[in-house]
Amino acid sequence: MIQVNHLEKSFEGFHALKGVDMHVEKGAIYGLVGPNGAGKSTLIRHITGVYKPDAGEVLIAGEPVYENKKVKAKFSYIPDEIFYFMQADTMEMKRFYQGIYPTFDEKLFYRLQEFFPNIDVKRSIRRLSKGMQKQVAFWLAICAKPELMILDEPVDGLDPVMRRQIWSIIMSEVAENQMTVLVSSHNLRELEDVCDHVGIMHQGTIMIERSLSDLQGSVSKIQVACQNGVPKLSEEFEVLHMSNTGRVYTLIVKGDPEDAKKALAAANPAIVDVLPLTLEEIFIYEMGGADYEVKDILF
Ligand SMILES: Nc1ncnc2c1ncn2[C@@H]1O[C@H](COP(=O)(O)OP(=O)(O)OP(=O)(O)O)[C@@H](O)[C@H]1O
Repeated sequence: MIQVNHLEKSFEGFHALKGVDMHVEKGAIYGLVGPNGAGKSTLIRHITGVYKPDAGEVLIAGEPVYENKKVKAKFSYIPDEIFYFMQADTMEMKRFYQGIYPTFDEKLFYRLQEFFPNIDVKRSIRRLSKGMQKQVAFWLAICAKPELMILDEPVDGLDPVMRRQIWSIIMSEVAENQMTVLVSSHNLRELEDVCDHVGIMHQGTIMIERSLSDLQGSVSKIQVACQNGVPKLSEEFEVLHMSNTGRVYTLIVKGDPEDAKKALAAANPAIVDVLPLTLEEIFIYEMGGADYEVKDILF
């Protein structure tokens, strides 16, 4: 659905995107993560056709997006800071959306109204709270029935119940209509629950792009208890981090978790356990490997 090839962008001599390659399949929920300043918003502004690439290309459904109205009608974009017309209320914004999106589903709009009981559709949107404004943005974006939904820090400002509700509406659109979702967020716990693919961005490139299950299968946390310190692992396993509490050692190991467990078990430890790593932990250790300043914040 989205194909980004060798995308480059500089701002007044500062090289913000340094040859980004990215691939998002139709029907995927793709989480874009990365430290502050990595280039996520700049990349999203290219994918939404706001910025013109200096070099490289951004294709949506096989077509370049920049200055392409036909392609822009295929996606809804919810930015970090939402823009509404002065004084417009939700009903007026609905009519505006209907003008832009031929696919807008008015029946769905009224059906979903029960999920947004606090929104007075006749009240100027600017006079709604920030979280309510975001609810309206999601409500309208979903009813546009886009092929692709692009979300930049989407659930900031939404209460926990509303966050779950909105994700469940989005996920049912993905399941029923193969909608594709690109979501940039720092909330890795939330992304872990909803994403099936992840791109980790660092210093203007996509450093890792994989399915979440692959990512979780390639780094693991292993606890091992031994009389005489921790057994040495062969070079095929990269130990990203090691700490201990008494005789119990915790290792973060890159490489097949079961193979690493077998290798450690050969030293006859009292305990050897493989524990799953969260997306947050994977992110922190991968960034540490990329010379990002990562302090010992997990142990
Ligand atoms: N319009 C601009 N002019 C000059 N520099 C810019 C501009 N937009 C972005 N940059 C620079 O490009 C780099 C990437 O910024 P970007 O906003 O894309 O990062 P980000 O990954 O979205 O960060 P965050 O997580 O903090 O939102 C930063 O160093 C930023 O200062």
